[in-house]
Amino acid sequence: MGALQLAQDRDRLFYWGAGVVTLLFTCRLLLDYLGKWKALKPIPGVSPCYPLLGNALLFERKGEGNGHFFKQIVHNLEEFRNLPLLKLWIGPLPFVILYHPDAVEVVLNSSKHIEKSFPYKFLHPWLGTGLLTSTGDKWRSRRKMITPTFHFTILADFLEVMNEQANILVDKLEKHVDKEPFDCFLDITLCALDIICETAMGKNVGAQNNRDSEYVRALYKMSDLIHHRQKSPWLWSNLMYPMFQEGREHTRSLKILHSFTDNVIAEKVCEIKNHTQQKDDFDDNCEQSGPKKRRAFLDMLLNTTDNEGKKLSYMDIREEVDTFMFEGHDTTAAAMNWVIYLLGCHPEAQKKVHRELDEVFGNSDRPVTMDDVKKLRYLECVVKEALRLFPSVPFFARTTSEDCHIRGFKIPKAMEVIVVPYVLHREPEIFPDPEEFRPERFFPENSKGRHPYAYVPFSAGPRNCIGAFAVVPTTERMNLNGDFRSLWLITAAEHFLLVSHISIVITFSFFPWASPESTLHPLYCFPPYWDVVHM
Ligand code: HEM
Repeated sequence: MGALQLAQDRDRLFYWGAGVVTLLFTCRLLLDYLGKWKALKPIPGVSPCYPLLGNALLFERKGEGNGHFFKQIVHNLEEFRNLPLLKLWIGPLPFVILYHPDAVEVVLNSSKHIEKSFPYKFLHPWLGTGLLTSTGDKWRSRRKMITPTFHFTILADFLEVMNEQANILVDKLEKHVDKEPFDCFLDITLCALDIICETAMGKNVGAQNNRDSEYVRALYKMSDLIHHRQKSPWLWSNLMYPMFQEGREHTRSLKILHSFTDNVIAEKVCEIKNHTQQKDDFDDNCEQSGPKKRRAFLDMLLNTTDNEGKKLSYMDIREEVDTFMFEGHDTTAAAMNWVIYLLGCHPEAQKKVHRELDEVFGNSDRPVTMDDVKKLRYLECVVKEALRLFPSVPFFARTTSEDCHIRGFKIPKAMEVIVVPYVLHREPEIFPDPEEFRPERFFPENSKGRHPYAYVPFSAGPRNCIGAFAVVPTTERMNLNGDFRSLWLITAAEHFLLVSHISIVITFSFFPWASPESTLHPLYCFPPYWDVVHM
């Protein structure tokens, strides 16, 4: 009897305890929510906005699909443009939206606000806390270690891969000459994938010839799942996610991706060991000769050390390889697709590109060199203008690490801030007739004196795209490193296409999706962005 009483008392105490903790926790969340509501009250917001639900209803209006908020921003650009910044509540979570150069500068230029925002945490299961998602000292040390691997001369070594893969793409495209219009999106994307696989991992996955490989499918599936999760608050809970079909697909794709990277790293380690052994034996006997071996980003990661001479651990390497596969692939694929789309829509710009290519290459179909790329100034402006109109990363986000002031409004610490280049790049005072495709905007004489944060396709400041970082000191071509791969590829692809006198096919009729009224091919890896651009 006494023991039973004791057990009942213990249970009662436990339930009381749990109740009190839950109550305290809820009160804390509520107070936190009310505090933010009050602190952000002066910032202009969007209607309708309800307590706790926030603007969530804007996202899921029947028949209008996801990404609705961004569509609203684009549709009502002028209405929002007059506002210095904008506040949006997704459920109980507030986001501050920035799209004016002065506002964007406060966040991007800061060495304090380097922490990535909450939605990036959905990348963690796949990318861990690699360069894109890490913060604080870990990010600083990694960035320092990895930056030299993006040195201009190292990038030049990758040119061979780009030429090879561009040749495969051109061979594929040539089969369509004088035939029915077709959607070239996937062909171009697979080419970008082959380039990044070989340059990042040193592995030829042959995606261009085998688009159905397990790895390629898992890669697209994963990007798709992450983008969808980021904009679906009901999928945010780690506990609930595996209960949804999507959550289970996520686990499956993750397994495929990680085991692929694991195998590649293991093979590479083995290869390096064998090579070192062979080299030792070889050096003992005679002088070294033979063709230069291509080095991949992974080779460099395996050798790089931090300030204290420490090497990266196995997990460190895996998260970086996965990060580069993710960041370096759909960004360049998007850029290339938009460049070709825009050239298709603007025959006069296409003619100029054609002329420039002829000047550099004449009738030769030799591989593209670094010197060639430097000479293609007009094409460079085309790429920049395409990235202005359709930035590959249409928005990115940070969490503020301390209170700051943006255009006269106080933004408290720990606030989620979203920068929207898609809207920023359409500021009419900086880019007159912003919807017009005008590569001339980027001629040196026309870009002089432009606000440095008015054009940020590669982000800006200390946390910009690591690709962009490498080229800035070596040329005056601001922000042009990240698109080098696409630029090379476009150069090669365009060159072969145009020199073979089939330029006419890269026109309006060549691409079924070149017409603004047509429906774009559904894309695996694109962010809600498509909803935005395709109104
Ligand atoms: C047209 C091509 C590209 C564009 C437009 C682009 C754009 C961007 C942007 C906007 C960011 C900032 C993202 C954020 O703050 O969330 C970024 C970061 C990054 N990009 Fe790129 N990128 C491109 C190509 C590449 C390539 C080819 C690679 C690697 C092979 C790469 C690797 C990275 C990495 C690692 C980061 C994170 C840097 C950090 O946080 O320190 N990007 N990129």
